[in-house]
Amino acid sequence: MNAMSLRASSPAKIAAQRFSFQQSLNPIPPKSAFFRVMPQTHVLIHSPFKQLSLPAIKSQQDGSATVSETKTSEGDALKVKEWEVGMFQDEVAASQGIKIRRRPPTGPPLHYVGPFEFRLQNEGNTPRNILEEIVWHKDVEVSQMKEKKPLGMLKKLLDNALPVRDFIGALKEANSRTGFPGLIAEVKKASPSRGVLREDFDPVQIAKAYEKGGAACLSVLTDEKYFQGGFENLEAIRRSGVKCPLLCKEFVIDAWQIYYARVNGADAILLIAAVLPDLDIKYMTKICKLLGLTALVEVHDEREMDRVLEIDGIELVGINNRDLGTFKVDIANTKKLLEGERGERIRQKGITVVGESGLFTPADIAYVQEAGVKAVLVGESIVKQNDPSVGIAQLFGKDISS
Ligand SMILES: O=P(O)(O)OC[C@@H](O)[C@@H](O)c1c[nH]c2ccccc12
Repeated sequence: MNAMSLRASSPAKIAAQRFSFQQSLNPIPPKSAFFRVMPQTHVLIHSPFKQLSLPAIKSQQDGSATVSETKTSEGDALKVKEWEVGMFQDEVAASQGIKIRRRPPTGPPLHYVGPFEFRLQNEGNTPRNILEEIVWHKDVEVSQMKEKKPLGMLKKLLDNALPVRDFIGALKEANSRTGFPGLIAEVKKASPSRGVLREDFDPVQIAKAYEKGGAACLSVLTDEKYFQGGFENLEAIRRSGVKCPLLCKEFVIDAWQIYYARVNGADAILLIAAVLPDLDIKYMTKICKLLGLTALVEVHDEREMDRVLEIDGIELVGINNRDLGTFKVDIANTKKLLEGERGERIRQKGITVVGESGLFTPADIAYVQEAGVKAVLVGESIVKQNDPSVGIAQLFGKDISS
């Protein structure tokens, strides 16, 4: 065949990879379902290829792609479409009240213009808040990681991945054993709002102390740039023999990251409703199910909670007391989102709710428990203690280890 391999970062290759990726996943509902659920997103997934003769793009078994030499103008068409689609994605998100834009608003997507820093100097391309900055950076980071480890490669690694453990089961078990909300203890070195929390940071040692102190599950931050975490921490903790199921704490914007979390030892993964439109949440929770992972869907306000309640199959919802845009923390947020009819719906649906962030004292734990949570996610107050297992006992006002 008269075909050539495209340069690693060329737009046609990225689009072709997306195409082969979409094609390779089973849980996508049929076209008609996309139209019913959200017509715009059908376009988002399929339109870049409509004006092209599809056989021109051939995905290879290893996840790479080749494009026929005669189709060079199609490369340009794809470039333009990618840009349009990027814009469109933000419009869909905005209609759902999502303020976070997936990419800088002007010009073609980052893939074609070089490093993030370069774009930041352009007027109009400044992120509006820290969450948006993280997401824009993540977009670049993920596309680079995907080039190094294409989905096809990750899929092969799935065969030898360690078994998934039951995340929600562990939380429920701890809840009935201790009478307190099940603890997800976070292995967190630093955050953009608090800076470095612990200088002598040994993730495996901290994980073991958490387990000893009675944590039901652990959360491991994998973002490097903003939280000084890493996938190597997740992997090391998983391989250390710690039995608590592990949550991969990431800013997921691409389903590839879910596969990557799974092959690095995660049992659960965070999906942030402030970043992901409804269809992304639906699609990603399906991929989680396919891989056996638990999705922890995080919300911060009523609108996000209501969106999530419309999506079937969500079993674990986290209420973040911290606004990821402004860093403001208020534990009354958990109570507010669990009140009245909304709380009733959550109970009827059998959703397990996690109270997240800003929990420091036994009174804080009692407050969110009273509000209806069956689990809590805690980082700062316990990771800062010399012995994090003692930190857990102080947090609950009681030794919960046995
Ligand atoms: O350290 P805290 O205040 O106990 O918070 C832990 C956890 O809730 C927080 O790290 C968190 C909640 N949602 C997130 C999303 C991304 C990064 C971090 C988070």
